[in-house]
Amino acid sequence: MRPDHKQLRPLSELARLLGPDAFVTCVDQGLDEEAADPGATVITGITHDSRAVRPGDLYAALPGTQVHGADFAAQAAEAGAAAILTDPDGYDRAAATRLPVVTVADPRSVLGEVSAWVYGHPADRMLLIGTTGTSGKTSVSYLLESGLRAAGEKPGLIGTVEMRVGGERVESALTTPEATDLHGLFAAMLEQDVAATAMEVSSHALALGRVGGTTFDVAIFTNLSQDHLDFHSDLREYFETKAKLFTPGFAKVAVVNRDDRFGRALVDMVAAGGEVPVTTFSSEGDPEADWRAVDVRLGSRGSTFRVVGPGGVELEASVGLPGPFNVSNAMAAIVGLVEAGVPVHTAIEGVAAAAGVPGRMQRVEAGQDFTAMVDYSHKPGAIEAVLGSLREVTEGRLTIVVGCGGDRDRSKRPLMGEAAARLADAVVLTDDNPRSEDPLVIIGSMLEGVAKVARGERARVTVEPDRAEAIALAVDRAGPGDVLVVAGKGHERGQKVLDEVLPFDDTQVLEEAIRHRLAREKD
Ligand SMILES: CC(=O)N[C@H]1[C@@H](OP(=O)(O)OP(=O)(O)OC[C@H]2O[C@@H](n3ccc(=O)[nH]c3=O)[C@H](O)[C@@H]2O)O[C@H](CO)[C@@H](O)[C@@H]1O[C@H](C)C(=O)N[C@@H](C)C(=O)N[C@H](CCC(=O)O)C(=O)O
Ligand SMILES: Nc1ncnc2c1ncn2[C@@H]1O[C@H](COP(=O)(O)OP(=O)(O)OP(=O)(O)O)[C@@H](O)[C@H]1O
Ligand SMILES: N[C@H](CCC[C@H](N)C(=O)O)C(=O)O
Ligand SMILES: [Mg+2]
Repeated sequence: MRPDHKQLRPLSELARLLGPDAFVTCVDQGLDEEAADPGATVITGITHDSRAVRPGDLYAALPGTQVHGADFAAQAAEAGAAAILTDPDGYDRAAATRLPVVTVADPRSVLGEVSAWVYGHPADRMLLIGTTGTSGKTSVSYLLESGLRAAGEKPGLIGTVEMRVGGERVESALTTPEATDLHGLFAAMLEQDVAATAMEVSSHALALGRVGGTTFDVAIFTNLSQDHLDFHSDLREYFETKAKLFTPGFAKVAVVNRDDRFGRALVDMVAAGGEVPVTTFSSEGDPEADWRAVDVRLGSRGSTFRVVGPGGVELEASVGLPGPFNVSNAMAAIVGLVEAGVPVHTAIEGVAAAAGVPGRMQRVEAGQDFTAMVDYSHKPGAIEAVLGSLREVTEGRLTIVVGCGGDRDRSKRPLMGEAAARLADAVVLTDDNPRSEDPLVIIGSMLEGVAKVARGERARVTVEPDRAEAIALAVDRAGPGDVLVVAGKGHERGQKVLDEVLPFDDTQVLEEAIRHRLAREKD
């Protein structure tokens, strides 16, 4: 999504912005970088993807893990790019287009600043609340969006499921868009009077410069547990990457979960920096937290609790998403809103009014006598949280259908298998986006974790690689009072196998399986 109104940015201004480390060259002028006059070139937009170039764009030709964006410089020029930003490695291919070329050592590291410049620094004119953490980013962002609405704002939302600008909705390709898209989106939001946005900030975004040039009025930390160790070297490095969001350039105020051990470490880190004020919350009774959820009453569809905060605040609150972890998510949102200037009673009202989050603890009801739901738990911590909370409300048996994604963190697979076998009564291991990998190898690695659970304490484990069959099997075995959770894909609409995305929607498949069973039983 881009703004309708185009701003005209002379390339010479960019050269000044980037300073002496950037070389601006223009082959057509037959000049070296000292004498080149990029002033005549005007930029009206920016993209990092040659397939998305519009006339007047600055094409950021980035080095990637698969290819170099400079391989597509000719295609970008043909589509009307006005200039190219690249690194020394991409220079030759970029210069061959005869467009002006801006060369910097690491274009990703300046992409945020450059994109903000192209679109007139739209983020500076918005109220921005960013959420990071291993689990809960999407949920907290929906709760924040509802809170901003209650505060009278026309809110924006950017995250894993979708991007929402006023009434418009676009499905997301990434949790946090690349900087070029992000600043275009902010500018489009402002055009539609959306001036307060709740946004997810992934660790990939922080590592790859996607949020460069963006300062968050409030930055929220939910929790940290194992995920993405295909990308980060270890848990420490993963944590340090997330912690970047809480440094002065990125955050004005920090809101941190004190119940999480990495949250407590973050509080110390931010306090030691001395520049970003920290406010903490707890939903597990930590007396040192600034804000606490007390007297938590869990229900199968949501929870009620009392919010105790600074200045004698003590108010009743609720969240319409089940599980203790959603009380924590609700506290993150309430405190985040308060730090953004929303009165506490309005924040509480807004969070309570939030409808469900797509694919997160989403119930499927087709007239069956057991509880069926779809959830996006695809990491050990989330599986533990979800099965732990569902156990509390399960009268019969608790079943999970789960798999692990291909081409993603391999070391989390045994941990997910182990958590499922330890905490559920029945487990059906199946496929979840095998991508380029052999699905049976992925399941094999989950089974290694299953084997770690002592026989007497282990769930009944069945392997059914075909996800639709696995769901049908679990549905057929479910009895009255049982709870069945289909985990890992949540809102996703496809199963990625090699380079293909086959249509697949857990909610739909689950509902059909239930209807089939009920129809069979009727006959
Ligand atoms: C590890 C990672 O994040 N990689 C991202 C990175 O890819 P890459 O460096 O491999 O890029 P590449 O494919 O080699 O291409 C190099 C450059 O050429 C460009 N190109 C490529 C082909 C072409 O025809 N034209 C063209 O211009 C590309 O746009 C890119 O700028 O830059 C690409 C361009 O933006 C991203 O699409 C890609 O995300 C991949 C697809 C991805 O799956 N990322 C996931 C892991 C991710 O980012 N997840 C996080 C967290 C999720 C969560 O837990 O919530 C997220 O924020 O979504
Ligand atoms: N605070 C929490 N603590 C532990 N688990 C949680 C928490 N919140 C949500 N979950 C679990 O994690 C899953 C993903 O939640 P959500 O989408 O809100 O997180 P996310 O951080 O955006 O995840 P992703 O990075 O995959 O987009 C949920 O479906 C639920 O199972
Ligand atoms: N944003 C996450 C989503 C994972 C969802 C799960 N279904 C999988 O494919 O592993 C990722 O790209 O790692
Ligand atoms: Mg998310």
